[in-house]
Amino acid sequence: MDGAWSAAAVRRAEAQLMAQLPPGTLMQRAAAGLATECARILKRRNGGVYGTTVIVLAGPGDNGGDALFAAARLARRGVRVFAVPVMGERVHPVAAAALTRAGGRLVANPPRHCHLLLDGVLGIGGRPGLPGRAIDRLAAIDADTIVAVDVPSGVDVDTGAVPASAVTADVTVAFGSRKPCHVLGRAALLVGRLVLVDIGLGPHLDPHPAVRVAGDDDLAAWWHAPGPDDDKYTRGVVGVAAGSERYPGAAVLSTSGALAGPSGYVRYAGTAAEQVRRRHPEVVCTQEVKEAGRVQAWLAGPGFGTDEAALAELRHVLESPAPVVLDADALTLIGEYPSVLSQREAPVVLTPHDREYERLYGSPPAEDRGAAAAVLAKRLNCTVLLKGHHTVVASSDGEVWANPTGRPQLATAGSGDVLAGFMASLLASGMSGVRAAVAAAYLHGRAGGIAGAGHRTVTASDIAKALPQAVGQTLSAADTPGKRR
Ligand SMILES: NC(=O)C1=CN([C@@H]2O[C@H](COP(=O)(O)OP(=O)(O)OC[C@H]3O[C@@H](n4cnc5c(N)ncnc54)[C@H](OP(=O)(O)O)[C@@H]3O)[C@@H](O)[C@H]2O)[C@@H](O)CC1
Ligand SMILES: Nc1ncnc2c1ncn2[C@@H]1O[C@H](COP(=O)(O)OP(=O)(O)O)[C@@H](O)[C@H]1O
Ligand SMILES: [K+]
Repeated sequence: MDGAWSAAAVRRAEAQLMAQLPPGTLMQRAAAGLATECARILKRRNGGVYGTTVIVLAGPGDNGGDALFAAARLARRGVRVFAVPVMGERVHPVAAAALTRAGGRLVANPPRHCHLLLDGVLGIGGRPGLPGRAIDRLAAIDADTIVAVDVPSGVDVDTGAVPASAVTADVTVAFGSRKPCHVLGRAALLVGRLVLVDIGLGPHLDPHPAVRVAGDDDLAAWWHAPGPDDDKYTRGVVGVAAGSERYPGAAVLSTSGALAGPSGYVRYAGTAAEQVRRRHPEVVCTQEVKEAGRVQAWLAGPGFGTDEAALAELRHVLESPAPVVLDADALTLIGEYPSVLSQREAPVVLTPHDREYERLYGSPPAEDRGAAAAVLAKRLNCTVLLKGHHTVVASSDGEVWANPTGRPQLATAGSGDVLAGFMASLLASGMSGVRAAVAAAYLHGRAGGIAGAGHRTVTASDIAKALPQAVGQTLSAADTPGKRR
């Protein structure tokens, strides 16, 4: 598991590490990594480093210091460097002196065009928003590539909110660890490609990051691969209560998602049985939840309707002792009748998008999406998967995960039905609610990437078809592909 650490946690780790090193060592490590990445970009785009132009927007703190030291390294390789102080004349004095010694210039009016612009305005000491001069300069300079130093300046580092103006980077070179703004909220959209520079902070970071980020190895460790003694029941039976006469497609798509998961048996209960049977002969269909028999996890809600009959079916699902995923219309029903959740002891995962969140919580999610998911999870004592370009998962005890695999192609009708069905299958196979939500978002995102490779357009059915390959790629990439049950 990887993660993102708050500015305060990074500073604590930095203090421990600095106590063991000569002064300035960490800044030189950061600057060296930054200069290397900039040189790589300049070479790729211009065939070489010598003779290119770099402009530095330099703030008053160490973030500006990193940028100026890196620029000094580039100036020594023949880059024309212009550094612009953006907070009065305040710049890191030692770094500014190093830059001028290397042949770079501190100027008020830089050229209009540059090959690379280094955003060293604000780092983890920054409050959200940009100083006026930085905004003016950004608007006036035409840069081929914008590289943010540590974080895109102007974002809220700890939450990923962007309440005021901020830099939009092509590449962000982060030091020591990710910060929440790299993986959450609107800030994550301003990061561009993220490059992590190791400055030796790892062993000093708190073992519990502010935001967790899953990787292939986590997925493989959580995955239940079938063993020789398994049968279709022991692999977990998943029940899908979805679809209606009006929306039979939701039933088909959510069962498609369920079939792509690790459970051994998919049951469907609802009025779209005929359509499901036709499309998926392997699904066992009944008209009602009560007739469906035992399952190890339920999904309820996609295309379900919100009438009396749907509410009655939802109550039957919630009476079951199995874990449950509630999506779409089930979330609307929970918003209207919150008491139906109150007797529930087995795990529940809720999968709202922003409008569904508002129905459940009473107001739209805050810009701090990690906190938004966590407060709802705590209030309803459930796991919450808050959908979006960077989907967030929160447990009722405040653990927050950010999904690294999302992509806009996933925003297609029925995509959420596939996600929910797949998640229910993970739950039925024995994964915890949080892991099932994290793993489903991860593999759903990856399936979207496979389905949309080569700029292909993507439908929800394409995502469902790509899920088995997403599973295969993920488990094959990890050291140990799945544990035996
Ligand atoms: N931690 C590590 O391991 C390492 C960290 N390193 C680097 O240090 C960076 C952090 O540096 P930092 O602490 O000096 O803070 P930084 O972000 O440069 O700015 C603070 C200054 O900006 C000002 N200011 C703030 N907000 C503002 C606003 N909205 N608009 C205008 N001004 C604003 C603020 O003013 P004040 O609060 O005093 O009013 C203060 O003067 C970090 O991101 C990384 O690049 C690496 O070198 C090595 C290892
Ligand atoms: N801009 C976006 N970028 C990336 N993923 C997105 C974006 N918008 C939506 N998604 C993802 O697409 C899926 C849409 O789900 P949902 O809104 O429930 O669709 P539906 O109800 O049509 O099935 C979710 O997994 C969500 O995280
Ligand atoms: K920055």
